[in-house]
Amino acid sequence: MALKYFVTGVAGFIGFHLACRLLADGHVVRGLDAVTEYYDPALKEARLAVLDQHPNFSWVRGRLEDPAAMAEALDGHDLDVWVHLAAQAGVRYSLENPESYISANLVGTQAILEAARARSPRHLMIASTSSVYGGNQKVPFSETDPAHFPVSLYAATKKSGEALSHSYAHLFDIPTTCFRFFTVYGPWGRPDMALFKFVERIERDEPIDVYGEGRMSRDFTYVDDLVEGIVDLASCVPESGKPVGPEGLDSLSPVAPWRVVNIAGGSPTGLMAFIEAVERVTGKVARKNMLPMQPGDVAMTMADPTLLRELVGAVPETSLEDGVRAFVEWYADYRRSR
Ligand SMILES: O=C(O)[C@H]1O[C@H](OP(=O)(O)OP(=O)(O)OC[C@H]2O[C@@H](n3ccc(=O)[nH]c3=O)[C@H](O)[C@@H]2O)[C@H](O)[C@@H](O)[C@H]1O
Repeated sequence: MALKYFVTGVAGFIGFHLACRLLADGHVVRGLDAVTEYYDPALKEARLAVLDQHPNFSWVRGRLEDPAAMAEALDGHDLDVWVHLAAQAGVRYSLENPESYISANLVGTQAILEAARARSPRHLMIASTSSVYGGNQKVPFSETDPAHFPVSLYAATKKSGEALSHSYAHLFDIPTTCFRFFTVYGPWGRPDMALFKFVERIERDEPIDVYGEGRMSRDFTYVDDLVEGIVDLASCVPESGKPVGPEGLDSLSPVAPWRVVNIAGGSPTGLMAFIEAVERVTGKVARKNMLPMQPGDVAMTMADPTLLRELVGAVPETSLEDGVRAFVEWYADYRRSR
């Protein structure tokens, strides 16, 4: 059945891919995006130019915190499923510009929650992050593990967003899923993230910065797998008191139609192995600037994907090699078109 989706951050990396997929599936997509200058807005405009070709796509340029923009995006559209992806992203940048995390991720998320309170969507879906597991020692990271120790302001604001949404889900009966993403990568990716930075520098024969002396690992998730997870979860609307699977597995709230779900495959890759994959695909050996761990970074992420599998029957599985190749091919095309 064709649905009407509201996607915040629709000009962003993940919002763009999600919107493409939803439009291809025959849904209507209404977007909101402030097209901020955190990274080159030309990349966001290029994504929007692709989306704008689709008759079922429309969007509003504006901030979450601007009530007029929110009203313009929502009033009269009767949108079924809301996917809130707009955020100030980036772990390390949260030390440089903490205020933008407070305004986008806290004030902005609260604005979405108020809008949902007034308009009662069927399902509110909110992006969160593996960063919320912070200093946890236990791996893999399960949704039911305590996540009390964020090590960056980025993580702290994302964890707070989860908590804010729980209170609204409880008070106003808004079915809500928070999903935790794990270092998502792929074509049209973010220029502040490792893959984009590495490929850009390798192609220019510049050295790459390798943080943590290369001794870190990530549960890298290919963007199409992530989008598949979001699309599948859209129809898993949480209901109070109806957990899935064996007792203790589900993060479903005891007092609200609310749950949190990891979207990742549970197969971490070491940073040096990731760089080797980039070298194989580009056919070039990177010169490496070995640097200490950056403040705010976590040493490793690894998802427990059991709940995702229970809910939707599948978990991300695109190989790193295939995913990196798709990025490198896209990057070459994109550069040529500039
Ligand atoms: O899932 C998350 O919780 C987060 O994922 C992402 O954060 P990270 O895991 O830090 O991704 P990413 O930059 O690709 O760095 C990957 C690895 O390369 C290392 N890294 C990075 C850059 C660099 O120049 N050198 C380097 O060694 C780096 O130290 C790290 O070990 C999102 O940005 C964030 O929004 C959030 O959603």
